[in-house]
Amino acid sequence: MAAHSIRFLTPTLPSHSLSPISVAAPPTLRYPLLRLPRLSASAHPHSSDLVPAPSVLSSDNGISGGSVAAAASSIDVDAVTEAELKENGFRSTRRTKLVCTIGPATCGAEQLEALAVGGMNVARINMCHGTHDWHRQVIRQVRRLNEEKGFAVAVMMDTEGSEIHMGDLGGFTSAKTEDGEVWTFSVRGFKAPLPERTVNVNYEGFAEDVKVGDELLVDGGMVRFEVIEKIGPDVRCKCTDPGLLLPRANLTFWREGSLVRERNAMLPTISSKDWLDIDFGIAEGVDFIAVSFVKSAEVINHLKSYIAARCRDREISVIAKIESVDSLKNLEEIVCASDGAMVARGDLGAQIPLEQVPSVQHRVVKICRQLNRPVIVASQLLESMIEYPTPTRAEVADVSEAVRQRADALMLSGESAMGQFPEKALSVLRSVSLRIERWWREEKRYEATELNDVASSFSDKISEEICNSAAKMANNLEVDALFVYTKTGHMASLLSRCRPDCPIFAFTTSTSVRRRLNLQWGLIPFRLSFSDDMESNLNRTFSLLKQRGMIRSGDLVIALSDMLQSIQVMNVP
Ligand SMILES: Nc1ncnc2c1ncn2[C@@H]1O[C@H](COP(=O)(O)OP(=O)(O)OP(=O)(O)O)[C@@H](O)[C@H]1O
Ligand SMILES: CC(=O)C(=O)O
Ligand SMILES: [K+]
Ligand SMILES: [Mg+2]
Repeated sequence: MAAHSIRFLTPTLPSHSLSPISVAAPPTLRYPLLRLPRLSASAHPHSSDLVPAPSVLSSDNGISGGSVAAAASSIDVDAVTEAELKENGFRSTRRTKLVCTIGPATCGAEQLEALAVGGMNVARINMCHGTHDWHRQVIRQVRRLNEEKGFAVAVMMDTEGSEIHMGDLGGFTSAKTEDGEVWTFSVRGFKAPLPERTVNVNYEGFAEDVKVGDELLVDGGMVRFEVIEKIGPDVRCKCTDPGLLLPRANLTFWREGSLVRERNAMLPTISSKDWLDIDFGIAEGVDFIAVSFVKSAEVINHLKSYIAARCRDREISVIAKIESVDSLKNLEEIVCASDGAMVARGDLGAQIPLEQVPSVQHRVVKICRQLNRPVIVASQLLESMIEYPTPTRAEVADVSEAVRQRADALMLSGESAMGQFPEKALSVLRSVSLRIERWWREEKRYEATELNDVASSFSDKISEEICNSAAKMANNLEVDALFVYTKTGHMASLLSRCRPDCPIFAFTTSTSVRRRLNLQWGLIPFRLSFSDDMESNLNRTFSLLKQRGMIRSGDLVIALSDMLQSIQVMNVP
């Protein structure tokens, strides 16, 4: 523990020193900092006597709540974080969250468990691929693992969106194209098997819209063709940049150096198929819905009210995917309307020149931090690991940069969905995150970012000021952890936004809030029932966490609560 000169005064926790400071009152109010006596375990062997409630391990991780009796006297935390905390202490916990796309390589129970053990915080399913049955199985497997093994993996559903894409290659998992080969892109409905060097296109107007001479980019430019001839529904194209075609890959076309966007501008962001997928996601209780090719804030608002009308007892966070020119035009508005954003660099790189992608990533990450929305950096982080067991140096540098920017989360796509080394790829994200976070913390290289005000009411403003101050105090006092008691998760996210040096234990009564907090930087979400009485909340928490070996007597903690808008500094008794 850090060298604080906190004198041992009394063996029991004086109740008056725990009384929270309520802030219903005037702006002149100050927040006296409470320094409580440090209580060593040897000096006070019966410190747990302070807490009557016994710990019962409950498995309240599913969609519905666990039994009320068990919930009242227990605390739930992700089993992986718990092990990490016990083994290495507070400082070593990973702050950057990890999202894994689940696909054929990882949809089995064993593989999902391996990812959860490896630190997956969120499992993503992409509605571009697979059937509802397939996705349902994955979601239920994740829930079952959470319940049975004590994980807290959240589920994110990613919509297909109505962009133009290829069909599914007549059952082949991929098709190789060579330089100069001529392929036919057709809107005809073929019966399998497809004719040689032919791919389907999902959009009927395709043959009319393209022109001879257009450049056709598959999967954001992984493979390129030039349109050489149009014959009715068939468009013949010559391969100019060879590579691998993957089923249902996205198609964009460029004319005289500019993206052809007229067509996409007319398509709805959320197609009728997407609405069916969204209904499916709501019914299966997903935690996040990521919306592809968002163009404006309206579509996000629309989806949010749609969800609100259908989910009364829990929330689903809506993540705006930033992957089109239109989304960049309305970036701030879109981020503001959403519960989070994703820098979807795959499609983004097909819509803007590649060399602009890094600065856009930087901008999106910064805006999200300012507006207090979690941000995910996605696509090709470890692309070579789809085929090889070690990443390239350049990939490690790319991951490091996203961690250094302090994005909330990093995402694996093909690496975990259909790559040969999903667990290895995840472990690279984990170790690079840990290393870079530690390096920057130790060298105090994080420049203090000026955070704008985000509060929309005076009460919010108080919460925000409390969090900003608490994070600063936490750094200056070198505390071991910030504790935040939050019903909605809002105050936890305000703390996360400050990116403090120590981890943030976020206690919330709801399993749904807890799972969604999993996406946010530095938060360790716990499910715990608590009251408005902070003294008893703290005593119970200390006791439960001590029993589980997750904190020790003498650890220095700053505790906040969003019910009372209070802030306290104390040593764990
Ligand atoms: N459910 C699935 N079934 C089969 N293959 C999948 C599935 N999910 C992903 N894949 C494979 O993994 C690859 C990468 O998946 P991912 O979802 O990241 O695609 P993406 O193109 O990056 O995302 P998006 O379609 O949202 O732009 C896909 O191209 C596909 O080949
Ligand atoms: C993730 C995604 O949709 C993209 O990178 O395009
Ligand atoms: K998608
Ligand atoms: Mg995309």
